[in-house]
Amino acid sequence: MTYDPATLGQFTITATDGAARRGSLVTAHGVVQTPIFMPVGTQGSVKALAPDDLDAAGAQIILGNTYHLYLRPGDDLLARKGGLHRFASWNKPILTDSGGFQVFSLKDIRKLSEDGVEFRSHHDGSKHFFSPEKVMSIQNNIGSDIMMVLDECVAYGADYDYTAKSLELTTRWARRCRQAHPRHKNGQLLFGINQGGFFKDLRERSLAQLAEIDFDGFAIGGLSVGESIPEMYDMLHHIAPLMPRDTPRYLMGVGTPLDILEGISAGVDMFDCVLPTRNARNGTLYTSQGKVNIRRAEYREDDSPLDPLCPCYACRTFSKAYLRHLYVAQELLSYRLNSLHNITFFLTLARQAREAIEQGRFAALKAHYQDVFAPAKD
Ligand SMILES: CNc1nc2c(CC[C@H]3O[C@@H](OC)[C@H](OC)[C@@H]3O)c3nc(N)[nH]c(=O)c3cc2[nH]1
Ligand SMILES: [Zn+2]
Repeated sequence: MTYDPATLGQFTITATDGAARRGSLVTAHGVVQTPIFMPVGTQGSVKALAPDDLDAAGAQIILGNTYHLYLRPGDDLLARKGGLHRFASWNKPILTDSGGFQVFSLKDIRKLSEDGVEFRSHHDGSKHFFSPEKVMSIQNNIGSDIMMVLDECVAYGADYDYTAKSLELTTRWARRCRQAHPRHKNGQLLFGINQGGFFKDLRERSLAQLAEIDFDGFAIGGLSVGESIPEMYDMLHHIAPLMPRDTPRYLMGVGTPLDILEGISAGVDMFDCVLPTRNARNGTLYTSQGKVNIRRAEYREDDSPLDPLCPCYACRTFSKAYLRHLYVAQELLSYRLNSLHNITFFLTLARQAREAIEQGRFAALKAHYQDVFAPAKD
C-alpha cells in the first residue's frame, strides 16, 4: 500500500450540527468518511458477503478480530500471506479489535494478571496468553489500518472497586501497547479504549489517563454489555463530549439504527455492530419503513420489493414473497440477500447522517428514524 506518512492518521472535521461531526480519517488504505458504520468481519469475512458485495453496498472499512484470527487461521499464517488485506482480497481499510472483549467473555476459562490474560481456545481448549505486547504483534501480522489496545471490558454490574482497579490495569496495558507499537509503524494507527463501567467519575479518570498517551483515536468500551438503553445513552452523552475533539471517537459494538443516530448526536464518529448480518440470518430486516420479519405469513404472496427506497441487489431483483420463501426453505441464498440488504441499510443510514450534518438537518433525520423504528404501538 502507498500512503503519505505526513497525512496518515489526520482527522479533519468538515462540518458540525450540534455535537454531531462530519469528518474524514486518513488511513494507509484510504480515507474514511465519518460518521461511519463498519461491517463486522470477525474471522476475516463479513458473513455471507464478498468484497464486491461490500463495495456495492458502499462499505469503506470492515472489522476483523484479533482473538479469532489469532486462533484461526493464525496471525503467523496471515503474515506469510502478506496480511489480511491480501489474504481476504479486501484493499480498503480494516480495523481490528484487540480481542479483550472476547477473552473476557470466555469467563470461566481465563486468568487475569498484571502481565496479561491467560485463556483457553473456544475451539479446542488449548491454553493461550495475551499480553499487550502480544496483541500488538498479532495486529502487526494482520496488518490492520487501525489497531485497538488490549483492555478489560468489565462485566455489566461490576462494583465500583473492581471497576476502579480494572481501569488502572487497562491504562497500564494501553501504555504498554503504545510502547510496543511505535507511532504509525507499518502505517498502522492505534486507538485507546475508555473503560470505567457505569461510574461517571471512573470514566473521566480513565479518559484523563488515556488522553495523556499519544493515540490516533479513542474508543468507548464497556457499553452495550447488557445495560438498559437509558443507561447506555446516559453514559454515552456524558463521556463522548469529554473525549478529545480532534481525534475520532469510536463506540464499540453499537448498535441498532437508533443507537447509532443517538451516538452521532453525542459526537461519536465510528460504529461497529454484528446486528445487520446476525439479524439477516434470522430474518429480521431493517427497511426505510421499519423492521420487517420476512418469515411472516403476510409476505407469502407479496410481490413488492423488500424496501422500495433501497438500491441493493436484493431489493432491485426479488419480491418479499421470494425472500420469504428462501428463508423458510433455509436456502443459503437467503443469508446472502438478507445480509446484503441489511448491510446496505446501515451504510445508507451512515451516509444519510453525513449528508444531514453537512446540511444542518441531523436532528430532523434522527426524529424521522425514531418514528420509523418506534416500538410497535399495540
Ligand atoms: C456488542 N457490544 C460490545 N462489543 C464490544 C466490543 C467489541 C466486540 C468485538 O467482537 C466482535 O463482535 C462480536 C467484533 O470483532 C470484530 C467486535 O469488534 C468491545 N471490544 C473491546 N476491545 N473492548 C470493549 O470494551 C468492548 C465492548 C463491547 N460491547
Ligand atoms: Zn435492499
